[in-house]
This record gives sequence, structure tokens and C-alpha cells, in this order.
Amino acid sequence: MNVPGLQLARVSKIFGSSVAVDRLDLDIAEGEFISLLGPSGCGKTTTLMMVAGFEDVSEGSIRIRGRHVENLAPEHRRIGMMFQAYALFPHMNVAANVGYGLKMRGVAKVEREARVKRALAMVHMEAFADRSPRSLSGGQQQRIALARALVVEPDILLLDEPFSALDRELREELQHEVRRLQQELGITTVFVTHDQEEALLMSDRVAVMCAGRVEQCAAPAELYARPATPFVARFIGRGTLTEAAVLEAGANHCRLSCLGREVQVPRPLPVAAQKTANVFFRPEDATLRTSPEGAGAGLSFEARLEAVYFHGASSLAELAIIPSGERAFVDCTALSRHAALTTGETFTVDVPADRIHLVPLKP
Ligand SMILES: Nc1ncnc2c1ncn2[C@@H]1O[C@H](COP(=O)(O)OP(=O)(O)OP(=O)(O)O)[C@@H](O)[C@H]1O
Repeated sequence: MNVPGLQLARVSKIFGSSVAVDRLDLDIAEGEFISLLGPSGCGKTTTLMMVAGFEDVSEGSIRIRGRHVENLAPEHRRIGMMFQAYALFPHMNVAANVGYGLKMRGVAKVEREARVKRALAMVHMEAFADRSPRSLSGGQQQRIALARALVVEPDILLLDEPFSALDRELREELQHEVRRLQQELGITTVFVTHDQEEALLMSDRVAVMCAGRVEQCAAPAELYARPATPFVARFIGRGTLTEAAVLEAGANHCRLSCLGREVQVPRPLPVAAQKTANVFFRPEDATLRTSPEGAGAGLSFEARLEAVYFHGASSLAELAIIPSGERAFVDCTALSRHAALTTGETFTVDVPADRIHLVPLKP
């Protein structure tokens, strides 16, 4: 049987009267890269700090490669860490910084030097071994911090917003580099970020957190296509979420009344015997037209154009659904190329029935 790289079972963290992490369950496979993603204050860093041992758990258990670590000091957990602040020792040169953890573990000098050299080579910084960290750029310092985390050959790598102080280009370069190394080494990794693009780009799976709990943990494409809760639907990417009344619930379809129109969706309700359902669709699954005539089969409604966001390769329309005023987002790349889209004007939005995803109601 495969032992998971990291297991959190009903882990809670309570600070005084406030619950920062609330009975969190997470199983991370050996060699997997998982991101903890969520809004500020949802408990991402606290979760990581409990895994690292810098915060005690209030309740629950944490196992690294099957080994309980709740009562182990951080230095005995076999973890490597990298933070937003590089936290390099300014009075030591790069090689000494990278080798520090090995020295503390009593690794002999010859072996230490060989391992430091290997770790610096991994991050393409061999030529900088004798330099002072102060003489390095932010990106170079972060590479050294990564070498320092990896040199101890940890069981898991914990990364807390390690790129957030870097400019876009460097950030992308390091995202790529970290992912390459992580895959080459096959090291189980937990990555904290509030940047969803970064999380979707880098991870095998993303755990979306809200108020101390994991709302959904899934592969990036799954999260995007099939958000499991209204929070995830709103948080990941752009989308339109609206309620519908259930008229009929079949084994392979359901009939809904949504935005003043009946629509038959070719899938069952996510939870049986609901009276209402959450209808959800992505901007690229809907189309916008100027004429109100000739609705196709599917969902169709009128909305007022509020804004057009030009992204270069694509354009996104933000609309207010008439009459409720709920937000709708529709890709308008094609339409905007041959028609002037004037804000304040009314458009018809069409969504084919098979592009409608039904998000479970909040339990
Ligand atoms: N040492 C502490 N004492 C009291 N409350 C704390 C402490 N550390 C964190 N908290 C609270 O716990 C909650 C979760 O904080 P945490 O830093 O884990 O969130 P986060 O998701 O990492 O947020 P951010 O993205 O802003 O870093 C917050 O409400 C925070 O105020």
C-alpha cells in the first residue's frame, strides 16, 4: 500500500476564541504538488506552520510519510521550507547558507561541500558559492533559499508565497524552475498562495480554502470545469452563478426554470430532491448577441452591458442580468471584432444546455 506523503486528519487551530483552521482533512500523495489557495485569512499559512511545527495543532493529527509529527520539533520533521522573505544569513556566504542545515545535522565537511555544490547546481547558482547574499538580486536569493530547502533532502517541501516579492518575469521563471525540480526530485510539496493563476499553473491539485476549511481539492481543470461549491465557483476564474427552480429531476437530466425560461439540462441534479439548483457557466461557454429574436435551445436571457475587459487575445463582457442585476460574464472576443459594444445596451446571452454545470447547494 502506498503511504501518502502528507496526511492531515481533522486538524484545527484555535487562537483564543477564533478558529483559524477548522477540522481540515487533506491527503497528499507522495511526490504530489498541492497548492493551498484562498482569500486572505482563510488559514493557509497557519496550516503550513502546523505541518512545519512552528505552530502546535489544537486538535487532529499530521503524518508525514505515515509518521506522526504533531509532537516533533520542526528540525526533526524532515521538511524543507521556503518563504516570501528569503531569510538568508547576511554574514555567511552563499555556500555556508546552503550548508547550514547540514552542519546543524552534523554532516561531515567533505559530504557537506559535495551536497552544497549539487544543490547549487540544481538551481544554476554554482558560480555564486562565495558571494554574500547581500550582493544577489531577489530572484537569485530565492534560488539560494530553494537550494537550502532541498539540500537536506526533505520528505516534504513547504513553500509560503515564495514568489510574491518578485516581478512578473522572475516570478514566471522561478515558478517553472520550482516545478521542474519538484518533478525531477519527486518531492511532495505544499505551496501556499493567494494567486490562483499561479496555483492552477503549478499544481497537481489545488485545495481551495475558505474560513479554515477545504471547500474543494481537485486537479486545476476539474476545479475550473466542475466547481463543487458556490464559493469555489465564484473564487476560481470568472463565471456566472444563478439560482433556478427544479421542475423535474430525472436520472440523467433535470428540467429547471431559470431566469424566466425553462431549460432542460442533460445531467442529474448534483444532490437529489432539491427544490432549487445553482446554475453555473463559464464565459467561453456562452455567447452574446444584439438581437432578442430567435433564442436557441438552452438558457437564454437579457442583460445590460456594464463593461468590456480587453485582454489582448480575448475580450470579456461583464453584464447585469435583467431585472435581477446579478453579474454575468460572457466571452465577447468574436462579437467585439465586428461590432461596437456600447455599455448600457441590452444584449441576449445564450448558453447551450450541455454547457451548464450544476453546483451543489451549500450544505
Ligand atoms: N498568532 C496568531 N494569533 C492570533 N490569530 C492568528 C495568529 N496567526 C493567524 N491568526 C488568525 O488566523 C486566521 C488565519 O490566518 P492565516 O495567516 O493562516 O491566513 P492566510 O490564509 O495565510 O492569510 P494571508 O493570505 O493573508 O497570509 C486569521 O484570522 C488570522 O488573523
